[in-house]
Amino acid sequence: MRPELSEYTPIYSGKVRELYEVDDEHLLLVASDRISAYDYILDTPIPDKGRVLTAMSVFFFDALGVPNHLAGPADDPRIPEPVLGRALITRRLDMVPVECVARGYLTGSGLREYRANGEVCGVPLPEGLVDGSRIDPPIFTPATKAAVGDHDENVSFERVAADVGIELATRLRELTLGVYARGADIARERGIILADTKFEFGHSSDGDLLLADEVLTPDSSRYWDGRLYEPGKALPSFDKQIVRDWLTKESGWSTDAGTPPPPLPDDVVERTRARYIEAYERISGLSFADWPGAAA
Ligand SMILES: N#Cc1c(N)ncnc1-c1cnn(CCN2CCOCC2)c1
Repeated sequence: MRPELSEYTPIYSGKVRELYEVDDEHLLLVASDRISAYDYILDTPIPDKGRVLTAMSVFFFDALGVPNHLAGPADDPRIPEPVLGRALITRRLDMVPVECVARGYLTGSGLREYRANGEVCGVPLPEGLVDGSRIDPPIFTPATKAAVGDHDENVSFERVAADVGIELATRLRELTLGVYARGADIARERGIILADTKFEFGHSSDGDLLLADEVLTPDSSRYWDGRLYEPGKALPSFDKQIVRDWLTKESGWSTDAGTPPPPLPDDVVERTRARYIEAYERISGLSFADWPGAAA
């Protein structure tokens, strides 16, 4: 008999995920079906998004072979039925207050910084780069965690070293770039580009530094279709472009409307659900039909 979710104490609620306390040493990390676009949480959920992204995290935690916070399998008996398949039991860590970002391609906030001063997080880049240019070798571009709803602030490695010490900052950079490289290789072998990603780390009660949060999901990363990649072209997000295009080209809404986006039509929801499942099955080589939990 699985416990009720109400037996666990909620300790954090983000835009699309929640965290509950299971006991002194363990947490329940729950991924919702909510989707964000243009800094809004949309009214319309994407069925099974939470289960797919949880499956991707578990695949990568297993594939990467990096010590991490997972403390049980996807069907752990401590996981309540309503969130089975989109929740994981994790070890409770002392989190390092740094968003550890790796970039292998220049876009988003990194591109804006580069265009302003030729560098990203204090890392100088060659002249002449454009949206989507490869950054080789990939760079560590950390950020400070923002309050819910705010944007993270890109900071330099030196600032991280000042905040957490040079030894831990160096270790965070090393782990971030190493895990990104491995994840990018796995994705590239399946025709998918991992442009950038964000990791979080924490210390266990034994003092070990562990990879935490979600890893290499479409919510923590930018994934592009390798077949469409061309530097200098605005690169469609593998998972969110269907939603973005409908919102800005068909719904009548616009990003400067000052109003929340409208609900999504069924076909946009279903095509987006299919894209998440396609990303998981292509990258993992596994069938989503085999993943625990009830299809939404
Ligand atoms: N993972 C993890 C974790 C852990 N294993 N131990 C202690 N605290 C955390 C934790 C607390 N907050 N965050 C920020 C990211 N959140 C993740 C959940 O969803 C909301 C955002 C991570």
